[in-house]
Amino acid sequence: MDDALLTVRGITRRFGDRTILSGVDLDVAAGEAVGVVGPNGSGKSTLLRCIVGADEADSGEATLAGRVFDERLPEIRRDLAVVMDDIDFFPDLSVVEHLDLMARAHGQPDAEEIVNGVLAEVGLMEVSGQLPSTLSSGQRRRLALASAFVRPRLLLVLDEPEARLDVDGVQWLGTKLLAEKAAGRGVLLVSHDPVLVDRVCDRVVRLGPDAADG
Ligand SMILES: Nc1ncnc2c1ncn2[C@@H]1O[C@H](COP(=O)(O)OP(=O)(O)OP(=O)(O)O)[C@@H](O)[C@H]1O
Repeated sequence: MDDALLTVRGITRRFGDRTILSGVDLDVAAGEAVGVVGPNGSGKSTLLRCIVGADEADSGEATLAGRVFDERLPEIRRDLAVVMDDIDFFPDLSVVEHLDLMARAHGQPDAEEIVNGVLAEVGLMEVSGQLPSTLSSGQRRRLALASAFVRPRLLLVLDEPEARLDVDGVQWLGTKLLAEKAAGRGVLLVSHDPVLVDRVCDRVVRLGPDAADG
């Protein structure tokens, strides 16, 4: 694909004698969303971790705009926003301070305006002065998502972003991901929510026993 933003070729990952991923290929173009679906334990999170460089594949490669993909590299981090389950927050920074830090550290112009906009959108304005430990689990999920949406990005990689969101939150997330596509960004979405996947994704990669591209 000429305009592929993310290119994944032949990712294989074994744990001991178990092969979790066997030669997975996928592409995400600018303005496109690709879903990754499959049952629990089928390797979806492992695939995302191998792609972003948080785990090391036994073989295969991922590139972002032609550069080998590894979120430890500054030139990759500049273009990549990742939302996974294991996000930690600084215990002594409030919601708004987190978002402000994230936006400024990633060189976002107009950080204050963007942070205020995302805070309102994501429904965290009322708790913007609170510490992460005082948030509900759904609010912490919203903060993790907001952290991705305040920073510059070419590609969003999301692992079950709908987890712990209420119905309105999932609706908002879908609208936001459609807007990402409209802005020319790529989205790689692992999800167990078929309605969200159907609404947002142009293509779906299936992992697990019934694996086949859909
Ligand atoms: N570090 C590890 N060491 C050993 N096995 C692992 C490791 N990480 C993942 N696995 C195994 O790899 C398989 C795939 O796990 P993974 O978390 O990628 O699944 P998943 O498709 O994301 O599942 P879920 O839908 O439950 O989130 C599981 O059987 C898991 O036990």
